[in-house]
Amino acid sequence: MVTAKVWVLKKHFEGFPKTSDFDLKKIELPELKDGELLLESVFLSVDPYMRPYSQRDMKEGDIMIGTQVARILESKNPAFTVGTFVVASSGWRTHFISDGKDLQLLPSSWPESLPKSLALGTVGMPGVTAYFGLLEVCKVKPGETVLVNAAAGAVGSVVGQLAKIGGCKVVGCAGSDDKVAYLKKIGFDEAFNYKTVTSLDEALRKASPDGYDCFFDNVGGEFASIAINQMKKYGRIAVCGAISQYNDSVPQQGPYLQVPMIFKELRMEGFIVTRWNNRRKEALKALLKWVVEGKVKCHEQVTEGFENMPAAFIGMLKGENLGKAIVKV
Ligand SMILES: NC(=O)C1=CN([C@@H]2O[C@H](COP(=O)(O)OP(=O)(O)OC[C@H]3O[C@@H](n4cnc5c(N)ncnc54)[C@H](OP(=O)(O)O)[C@@H]3O)[C@@H](O)[C@H]2O)C=CC1
Ligand SMILES: CCCCC/C=C\CC(=O)/C=C/C=C/C=C/[C@@H](O)CCCC(=O)O
Repeated sequence: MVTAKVWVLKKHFEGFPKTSDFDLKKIELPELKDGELLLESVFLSVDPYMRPYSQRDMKEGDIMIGTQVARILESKNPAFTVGTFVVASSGWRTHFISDGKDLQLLPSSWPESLPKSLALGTVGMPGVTAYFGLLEVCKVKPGETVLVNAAAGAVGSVVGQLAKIGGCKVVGCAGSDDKVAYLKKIGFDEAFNYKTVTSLDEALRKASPDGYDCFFDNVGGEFASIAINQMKKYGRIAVCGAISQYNDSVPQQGPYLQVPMIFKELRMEGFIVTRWNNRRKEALKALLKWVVEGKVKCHEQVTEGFENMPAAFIGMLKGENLGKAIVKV
């Protein structure tokens, strides 16, 4: 019998999650039935969506939702061999049983030398989010100017690099000077620390005096309200996330956006990456190629130890991560 360790949501979050909102439990896993697989998590992802989704989709006592790169330890399923690595959405667990239907094999062209943890970041859901958000929502064109916030994160850093590959000028903002230096290192044309500039409005105007064609919004809130006033005519806004609001006990009531939307004839569209699940392989193939070619740089914020998952999650929400936040079991 294998004992799995799991993190459960002990208490729904009030404001920022606290480590006391989680409980570490042990579960004895049953013997495999025909067609089943036993897997161990090798890397686990901590993502912002877990904050609002836990409120919407989870009950207290549920195992935290989430995804992992896992290794097959035992197989009674002829389609999967022991030792194979897969991406699963089994939540915050060290071990779990699957019938294989919910598992995604890594692309066959995955180089042995490439960290498999990237399947949770640049060559995984965040990277796919950047890919389709930019191509299908922003519909970015060469020569345009793209603005992205949370730019040093899992999604934002890919957005900026894909926009550069697409021949755009890219402006990014992040919450530390180290992150700003990283953005310039990976090719952003302009980058600033939104926490230290005296005026967001001035910083945005200085970075692109003519304004922005596309705004890839990961943050929402006040930043978005200011940025919208610097959009060019016919600009497009991809509403990817609103992390500035996820931890609000009382929802912020922002200013009204209708006047700039009308006068600038803007298009603003919210999206969830699962919209393009049928084209996921297309995005992963392109992202993997760009990473292997060195055109897309990756950075991971690795927290060691399953017991540190809550701390890694809270740290990411507080901006302590540069690049994709993951936990190495
Ligand atoms: N629509 C979709 O399908 C998807 C949406 N998303 C969304 O994209 C966004 C980025 O996700 P992801 O790349 O995984 O996360 P990141 O790796 O970017 O980590 C979150 C980052 O958000 C920034 N942040 C946190 N709080 C605030 C705040 N109050 N104001 C401004 N910035 C803040 C921090 O960076 P900093 O130092 O810059 O403050 C932090 O590092 C999130 O909003 C997420 O919900 C992600 C995946 C799919
Ligand atoms: C304050 C309201 C916030 C609404 C927007 C919330 C989140 C946006 C976002 O981050 C969406 C992310 C979607 C991620 C989808 C991931 C799937 O590929 C896997 C999901 C895993 C699971 O469901 O367990």
